[in-house]
Amino acid sequence: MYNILAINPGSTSTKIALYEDEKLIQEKNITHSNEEIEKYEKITDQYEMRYSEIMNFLNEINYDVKNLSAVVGRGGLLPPVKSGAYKVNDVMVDVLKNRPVLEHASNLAAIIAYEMAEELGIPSYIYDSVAVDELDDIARYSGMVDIKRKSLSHALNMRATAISTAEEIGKPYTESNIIVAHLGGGMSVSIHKNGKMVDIVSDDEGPFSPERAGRVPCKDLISMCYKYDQKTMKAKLRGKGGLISYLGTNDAREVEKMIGEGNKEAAIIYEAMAYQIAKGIGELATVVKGKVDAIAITGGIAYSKMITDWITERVEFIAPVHIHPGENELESLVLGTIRVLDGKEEAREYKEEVRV
Ligand SMILES: Nc1ncnc2c1ncn2[C@@H]1O[C@H](COP(=O)(O)OP(=O)(O)OP(=O)(O)O)[C@@H](O)[C@H]1O
Ligand SMILES: CCCC(=O)O
Repeated sequence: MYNILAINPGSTSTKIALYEDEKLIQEKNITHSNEEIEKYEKITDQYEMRYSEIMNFLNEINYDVKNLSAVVGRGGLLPPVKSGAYKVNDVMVDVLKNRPVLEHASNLAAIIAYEMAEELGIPSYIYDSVAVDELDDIARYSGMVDIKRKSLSHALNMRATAISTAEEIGKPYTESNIIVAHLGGGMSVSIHKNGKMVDIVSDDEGPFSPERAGRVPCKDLISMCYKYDQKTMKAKLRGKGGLISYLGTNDAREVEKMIGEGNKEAAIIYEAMAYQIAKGIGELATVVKGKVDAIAITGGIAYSKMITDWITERVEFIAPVHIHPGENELESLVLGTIRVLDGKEEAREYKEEVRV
């Protein structure tokens, strides 16, 4: 039997779970307030706080860490990596601490997992990192020679959802074309073509989300950069964009409450979010020339019937829509780790590629 600890640090939360093989033993979602997070200048400055939260969780449940077989964390913003598992090593930790592609809470997962695992003499892994890059070469062009498109997305939940959707339609993942929309605080939409995530529409290229602006008219954005400093501009795009900027909340349930109370502005803005998500799905259908086997909608907002109905009516002409509410990121991390420990899947050795 394997005892696995899974760690998923998010911008406003640290999610932790303890599994015995596939069975969830305990889990905790610790929420960090804005005031708490704002005290830290860099993500790595949060290390002690996040580490002790995890140790407190294990103490609270009287868990003897010596029983652990492995620790797995959500992979952070490394330069492009392949899908699946990587062993955490010194090189990966050094990149995440000193030169991550972007500052992101998930960068702490591998750092914490490695520290804990090294002390215990057990392995640590990351699985389906946000930096998974399986883009087709044709998808890498932005339209400006200075800027190359990057693959940064909610890969962990999207790949797990694509694999389970393939099972639902009775086709192997490696022989299906599936579009997955992850609808959380941030959003990513991806096309999985014969088992590879060959293109994405996410973050600043995709729909607006509860707290991100998504794709915005860039000439206006350039003008704004002369009015505000970099920190303010970044926050307008990520953290204070989307539903927050229009309606002052990043909680979709709050928005639905406003709509229920007759707020017409909230209704059109909320529907506009669904409209943009549907446009992202339509855009990705062209990647496989319309030959889409299924569309899956996942993430916290997939619990919303209002949103999934609006999206479905716009995209069901493309392919049947499957709703997978919530995200099972901790479970996906654990299942991947079990496949590695069972020898069914190999964990890659992380090496830093020197880029010129
Ligand atoms: N039952 C529900 N109906 C509507 N919206 C919901 C429901 N449950 C959760 N949400 C919304 O889902 C969003 C959060 O989704 P989720 O938990 O997947 O995101 P996250 O993990 O915080 O961020 P990310 O997915 O970017 O990592 C919030 O806006 C929340 O209000
Ligand atoms: C950075 C990749 C995942 C996300 O958009 O939050």
